[in-house]
Amino acid sequence: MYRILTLNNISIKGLERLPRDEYEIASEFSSPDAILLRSHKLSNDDIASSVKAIGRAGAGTNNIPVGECTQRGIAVFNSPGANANAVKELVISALTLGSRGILPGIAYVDTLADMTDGAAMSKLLEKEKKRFKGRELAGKTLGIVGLGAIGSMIARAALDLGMDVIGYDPALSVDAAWRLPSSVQRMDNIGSLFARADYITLHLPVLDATRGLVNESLLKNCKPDACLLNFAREEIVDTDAVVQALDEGILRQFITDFPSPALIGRDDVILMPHIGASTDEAEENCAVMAADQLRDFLRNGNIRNSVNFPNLQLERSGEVRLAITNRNVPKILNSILGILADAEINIVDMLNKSREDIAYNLIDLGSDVSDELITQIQSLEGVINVRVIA
Ligand SMILES: NC(=O)c1ccc[n+]([C@@H]2O[C@H](COP(=O)([O-])OP(=O)(O)OC[C@H]3O[C@@H](n4cnc5c(N)ncnc54)[C@H](O)[C@@H]3O)[C@@H](O)[C@H]2O)c1
Ligand SMILES: O=C(O)CC[C@@H](O)C(=O)O
Repeated sequence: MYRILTLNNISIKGLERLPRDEYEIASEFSSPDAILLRSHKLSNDDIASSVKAIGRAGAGTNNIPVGECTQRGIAVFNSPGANANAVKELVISALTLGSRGILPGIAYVDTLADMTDGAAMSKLLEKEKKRFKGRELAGKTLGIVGLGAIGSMIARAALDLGMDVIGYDPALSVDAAWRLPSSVQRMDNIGSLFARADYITLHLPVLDATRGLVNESLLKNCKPDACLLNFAREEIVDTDAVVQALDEGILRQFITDFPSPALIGRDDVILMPHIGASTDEAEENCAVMAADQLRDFLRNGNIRNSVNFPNLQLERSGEVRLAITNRNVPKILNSILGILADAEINIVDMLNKSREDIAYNLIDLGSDVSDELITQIQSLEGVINVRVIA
């Protein structure tokens, strides 16, 4: 029986992928095998020594101490693309909110609750509506920073709205490049994107290299009247610099899914409570993907969509499978294979892959192994953990 600790509300559709005869699921456990979470902020000390894997039902993994997990041999998974459509739809709404007098117009109509004369109300509205005039998105330039799952979907939708789309992504994967419409113009640097765009939208992860990326010197490049959207992460934007840019009229508007006290109550800011992925569909997609990945890892040792382990899958064969994580240094695999050979255990199939500091091995054996042999492998210098999967 595997024990799964949930640290946020996880969609029932996802939890149903973990059958109760094999998985015990609870929001409190002293020694779970795996953790399933959304935005819960996890510290290294919160992760019990029994934990083998963490599944993030969502894209961003900045709430998980990924580096420490890697050192401890804990595989961290996310759900790439599973909530991208939800974010895309909200960003398109935000672009419209940022270009038309929708929110002030609605707020104004709400002030007329005491009027009883319909004809007088219509007359007043026709007179006042000029205060809520906006501009159209068609023909304007949208700059997208980060052209992954979300960025590429937004690019397509914005092109359909008649916008010109430019993008910046220094780490674009080959798959993401294939997904990108050919009419998106790729910029060589982020400064050029800020200088050309009427609307700038951020869809990149928060990393050491991207924390505070949108700062005073970058914002100085903006076209007058530009509108900045942040549906990625709060830490990517220097809030003080944004407030200054708004105060100085460098930015016309800031729309974000990550409110902070300095932004509340401003007419030139639209704040949303981190609802980019808050749809039934996105929550289900993320939970199902995260649960399926955890299940395949716990049952078979296979790795799909890990952010710190090499991705690898191997069809099951043989009697038992060993899943071994080790430091990515020479000769460890030779030593493991030597121990198995000395014990005259036949290897039916195996796969080995490394990623940065660690390597991961799946080894299917023709016969069962003794606890002593596992202890022997576990005590090899550089071996982080060994799992025997029946
Ligand atoms: N508001 C929300 O609820 C919500 C929902 C989903 C995702 N997000 C955030 O959006 C981010 C992007 O999500 P995604 O699903 O598109 O992820 P993704 O991994 O598919 O795409 C991210 C892209 O950013 C690029 N990138 C990395 N560093 C960059 C840099 N310095 N400049 C420009 N681009 C860079 C990557 O190469 C990649 O193509 C997530 O990491 C998460 O933080 C927020
Ligand atoms: O789980 C959520 O509601 C938000 C998830 C989102 O921020 C993500 O990074 O995928």
